[in-house]
Amino acid sequence: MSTIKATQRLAMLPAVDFGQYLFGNAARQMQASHSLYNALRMHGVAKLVNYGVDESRVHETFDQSRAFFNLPLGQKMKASHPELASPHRGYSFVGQEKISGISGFADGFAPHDDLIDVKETLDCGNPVDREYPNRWPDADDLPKFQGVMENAFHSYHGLLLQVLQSLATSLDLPPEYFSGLHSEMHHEMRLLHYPSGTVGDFKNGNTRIADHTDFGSVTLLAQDSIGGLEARVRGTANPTYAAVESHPTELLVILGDCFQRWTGDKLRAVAHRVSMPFETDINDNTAVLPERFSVAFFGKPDREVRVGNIDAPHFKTGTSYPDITAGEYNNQKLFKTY
Ligand SMILES: O=C(O)CCC(=O)C(=O)O
Ligand SMILES: [Fe+2]
Repeated sequence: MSTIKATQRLAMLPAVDFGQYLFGNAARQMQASHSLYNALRMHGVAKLVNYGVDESRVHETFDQSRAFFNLPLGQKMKASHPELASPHRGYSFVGQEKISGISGFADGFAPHDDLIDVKETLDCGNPVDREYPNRWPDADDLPKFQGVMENAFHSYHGLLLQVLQSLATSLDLPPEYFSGLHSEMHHEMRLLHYPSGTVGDFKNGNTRIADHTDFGSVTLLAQDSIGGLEARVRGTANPTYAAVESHPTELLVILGDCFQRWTGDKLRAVAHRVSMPFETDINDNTAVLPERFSVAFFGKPDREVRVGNIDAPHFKTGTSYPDITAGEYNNQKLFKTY
């Protein structure tokens, strides 16, 4: 199988100044909402700047992530992922999760579940979830880690609610319509590390993360400056990918399956994957891919929330989605990956 990489950069992805929504007057809020909605409707992904989370907090999260993944495997395994995948908690080693199991899930394509994602991850959930407690590295190894991640979780939750309110307004729904469905904080925050490798390592068809759509409502994603994130371009017959570039202090908003289901395809989930940085020379098998880090906050509706089409005429003109619960939908997909 040949090496895969994006053939273009995602054009027209302007940065949305979300400070205008968070702190501006009604007119500015409307303008920011409009820009966010348009980008998401067009691409399924948008880019935010000034989104109200301190840059120092973002850097701290990346620093702690780097420190964690730099630990010897034995120390990382002290936080090892439990056998059950739902919900995700703790450390998963390279090859443990296979997103290839759900590639093409919605299109009915046969999954390539012989392929692995060349990544390792650490997942955490709501810091006060007693049913599924988080798994942290030893405080002797990384004393600040838990505090930094819990803070980040709360910051991203607060921002998620604002993004959801902005989208509800754009869809002519009451502002709290979506945020009210996320009160139990069933989100998952994931630190990702893609180890360094060469172009040759990917010639068997493995990727850093295989093509997929996210299962939840909205994912907030920060990536370092290495590159490699790619989104499926809309409206092309053969799957075509475009590089999605951002700085660590910019935040990507990625639409997940629940929005597509709720809105009957008005706002569609975007298929994406992580391959090689755009500039990589794929003909040179010895070319080195630097290691890459990212932080994903997967916004998830409360487990009992229904994720069929919203009961209003303008959400029923597209595909009709069965009215199952968010928890059931999540598990259907998740169990194919672990
Ligand atoms: O690492 C990234 O930039 C994307 C990760 C991703 O798509 C995911 O974990 O669902
Ligand atoms: Fe994703």
